[in-house]
Amino acid sequence: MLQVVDISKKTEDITEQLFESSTNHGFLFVKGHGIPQSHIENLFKVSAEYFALDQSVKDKYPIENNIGYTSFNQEQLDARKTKDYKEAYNFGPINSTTGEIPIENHPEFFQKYNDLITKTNFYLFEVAKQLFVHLLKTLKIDKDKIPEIAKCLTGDTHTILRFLRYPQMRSLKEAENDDIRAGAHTDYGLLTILFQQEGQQGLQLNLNKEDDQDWLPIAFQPSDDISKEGAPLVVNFGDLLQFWTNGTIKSTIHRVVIPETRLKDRYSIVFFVHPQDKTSLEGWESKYIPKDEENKPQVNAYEHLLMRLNETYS
Ligand SMILES: O=C(O)CCC(=O)C(=O)O
Ligand SMILES: [Fe+2]
Repeated sequence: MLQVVDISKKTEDITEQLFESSTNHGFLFVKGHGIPQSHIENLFKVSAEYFALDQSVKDKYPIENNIGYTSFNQEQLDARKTKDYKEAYNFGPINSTTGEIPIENHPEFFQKYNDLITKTNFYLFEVAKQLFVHLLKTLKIDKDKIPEIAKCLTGDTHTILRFLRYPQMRSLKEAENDDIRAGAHTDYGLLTILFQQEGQQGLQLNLNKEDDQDWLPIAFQPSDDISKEGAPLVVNFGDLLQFWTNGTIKSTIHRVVIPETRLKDRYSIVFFVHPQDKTSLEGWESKYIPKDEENKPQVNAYEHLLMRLNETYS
């Protein structure tokens, strides 16, 4: 079972949970995020309306520089498998202070939802920043260095908000056994925040790298008090946190599978948090972090993102 961590608490009160979840599962649930249930419902409504548009309308904004629409069987997150049976829309670039995007560069359909999209980005950036600082304190990074490191989440970043749709199969026979919604992969950035909906499971994580049959399903975690905030967010740590901590924090392999009852859609909304482009991948100093790994790529954060995107779309 994953930890449910309340980020509105003081770091001292959640240190153990954060250390456990970041170094073991690399996944956790985050509550205390303050995002109202009505906001999350509106977001899923807009996503469903968008994906219901005519294919020709969606095809007008094909993905470029990681922004725009991705169609079925275009991405391949796991090179050993088939391409992913999903469609997606990526919003960006996102202003890391206000959450704004240049809405005029996005499809006509989204123009009237600018406030909703901006607010979502703002909320999620706040969650990411709070969690990042809790994590730096948990790792006992030198107090003076924390503001300097946390600065990588300000200014221009390649953070992306993504709507995803994995359609139901029209018949139980339609999917082949090895068909996959999202192939096994790690995330490329700093951390990832995910909204999922009750009854639309399928996300699984692989705790034991030696055994690719060993998958732990991530259940839907309901809100403690729906009048206060929506369900806890699923958060996982990406490659960059694994690099900076020389493997102490795990960038865990995960995937999305087709459920046994194939006649079910899954919609998810994901926020991929990236630091400023030039951020180095060098290890931080802490008693919990071993000395630099030798086989680390000699690139900056953006070069690492480009490498991973090239693999996904090749
Ligand atoms: O849709 C999901 O639940 C997760 C998708 C995912 O892992 C990804 O797009 O990186
Ligand atoms: Fe992922």
